[in-house]
Amino acid sequence: MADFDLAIIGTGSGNSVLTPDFDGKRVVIIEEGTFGGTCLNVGCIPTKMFVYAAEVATTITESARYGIDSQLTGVRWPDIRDRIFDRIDPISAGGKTYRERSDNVTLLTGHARFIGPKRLQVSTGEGDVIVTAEQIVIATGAHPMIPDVIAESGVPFHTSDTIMRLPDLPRRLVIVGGGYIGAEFAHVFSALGSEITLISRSSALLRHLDTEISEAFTKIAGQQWDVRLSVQIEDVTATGGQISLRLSDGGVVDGDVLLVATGRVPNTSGLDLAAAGIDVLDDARLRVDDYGRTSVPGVYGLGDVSSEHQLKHVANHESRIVAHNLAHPQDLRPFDHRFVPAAVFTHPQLATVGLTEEEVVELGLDYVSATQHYSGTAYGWAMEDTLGLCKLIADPNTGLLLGAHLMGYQASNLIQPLIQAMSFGQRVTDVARGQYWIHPALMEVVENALLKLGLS
Ligand SMILES: Cc1cc2nc3c(=O)[nH]c(=O)nc-3n(C[C@H](O)[C@H](O)[C@H](O)COP(=O)(O)OP(=O)(O)OC[C@H]3O[C@@H](n4cnc5c(N)ncnc54)[C@H](O)[C@@H]3O)c2cc1C
Ligand SMILES: NC(=O)c1ccc[n+]([C@@H]2O[C@H](COP(=O)([O-])OP(=O)(O)OC[C@H]3O[C@@H](n4cnc5c(N)ncnc54)[C@H](O)[C@@H]3O)[C@@H](O)[C@H]2O)c1
Repeated sequence: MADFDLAIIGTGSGNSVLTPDFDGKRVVIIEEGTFGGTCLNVGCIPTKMFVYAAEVATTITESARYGIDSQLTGVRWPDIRDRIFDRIDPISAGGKTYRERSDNVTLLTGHARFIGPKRLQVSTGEGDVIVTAEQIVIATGAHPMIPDVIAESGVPFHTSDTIMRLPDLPRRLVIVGGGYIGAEFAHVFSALGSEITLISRSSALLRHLDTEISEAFTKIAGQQWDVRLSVQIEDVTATGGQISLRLSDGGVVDGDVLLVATGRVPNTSGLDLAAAGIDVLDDARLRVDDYGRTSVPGVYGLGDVSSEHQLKHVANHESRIVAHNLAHPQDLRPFDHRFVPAAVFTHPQLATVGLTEEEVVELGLDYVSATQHYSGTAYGWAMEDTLGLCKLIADPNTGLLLGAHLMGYQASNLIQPLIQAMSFGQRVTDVARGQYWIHPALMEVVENALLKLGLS
């Protein structure tokens, strides 16, 4: 008999697998890092707490346009940082204590790797522990990818894992990477007073977004930060506390602190998955089917280690599905990845769901599209908004939305009724005219964009 009914590797979304279905089961959870994983400790939650502080600072610096003169007279970085981590660190510690005290759960601290299909070796501080389990969940997440030119330079650098705990606000921050993390930290640090240089090898920032949005955002970013596009890093050096990056276009960028945000690699390589016969995809993701099953029966995967979406709401969804499937192997449920939304909490905010216009064209679909600017609504006038927009793409034959793409204040909230419409198959006209829209709320941007599609 195996030592445990269930072994879970990783305490991020893996920790949420333990629904009441497992109350009577013998469970082991293995964690090599901080209890609670990325989102809680070094990801979504602390970053968005910093973003909120950045929004407050931006409100102050931009107040003059409303006839209110104000000045940002000081930013107490240590207080901002400590407000955040004094709140988060105890949540991680509390979650760990709760698991340690559970009657049916054993928590092992250390690195897990497979030594057989249902057999793990865990390297703990007190030596190796062998664990066998009937079912195993791999929820090991992902880690920052560091380009060789930086890794091999010997120059000190930060990733999102460490940058939020800096002792002081840097005067000049150089960010490598024009994706989610680069765009969010550029906003945070610049709003708080750092000079930002953002380096991207692409010709636009946040390239995965609809081109209209990506191009508009790239233009705005260039007005806020020193943005270097379409460049490779040739060389990185550090002298006397100053970091210099030589770029492929001949430019040189200097800064006090370097942040690397060039994507995250699934944590599969340290698991010795071959020893268990578990398949890995070419992009290093764990291969799972629609039910979260790996190539070995009884072994499941979820979240960043296996998902094509490195997003917490996706990891949470997958964790709920895997929890069900572990407990009900005769009644398997599939993941639902039809309409996965995402938001980038930069300035201005970005939010997206469904197909981009480029994807619709590539698929050869019939479509109509409409763009409503915030400035064309009453609330937009109140805000003196010049940047915000909501772009919708719909199928004129079915009347259904194909994609929604927003940029501007509260885009991450405004998009929700559109996600709902897509998820429940609601037609554009029904959503636009089958309900009241509160006047003059900012949500009228969405109502007007739906109407502008001109569908009946
Ligand atoms: C800076 C940042 C901001 C983000 N912001 C957002 C956001 O606003 N919204 C959003 O939706 N998503 C956001 N994300 C993404 C989100 O954090 C991840 O998608 C999510 O946390 C993944 O959860 P997970 O459970 O798959 O992995 P994780 O939470 O990373 O958990 C994996 C755990 O496994 C442990 N582990 C790994 N290998 C082993 C091993 N061999 N043995 C033992 N333990 C192991 C790790 O220590 C870790 O604790 C952000 C990510 C980052 C980095
Ligand atoms: N708000 C959110 O939901 C949120 C926030 C942060 C992170 N995340 C998740 O975390 C993931 C990782 O974020 P990220 O910003 O690190 O990755 P990303 O994939 O969003 O962006 C990576 C960027 O680095 C660039 N890049 C890659 N390799 C490079 C190299 N060798 N040299 C120079 N540039 C290079 C890419 O062109 C891209 O601009 C995201 O994809 C997202 O899924 C989500």
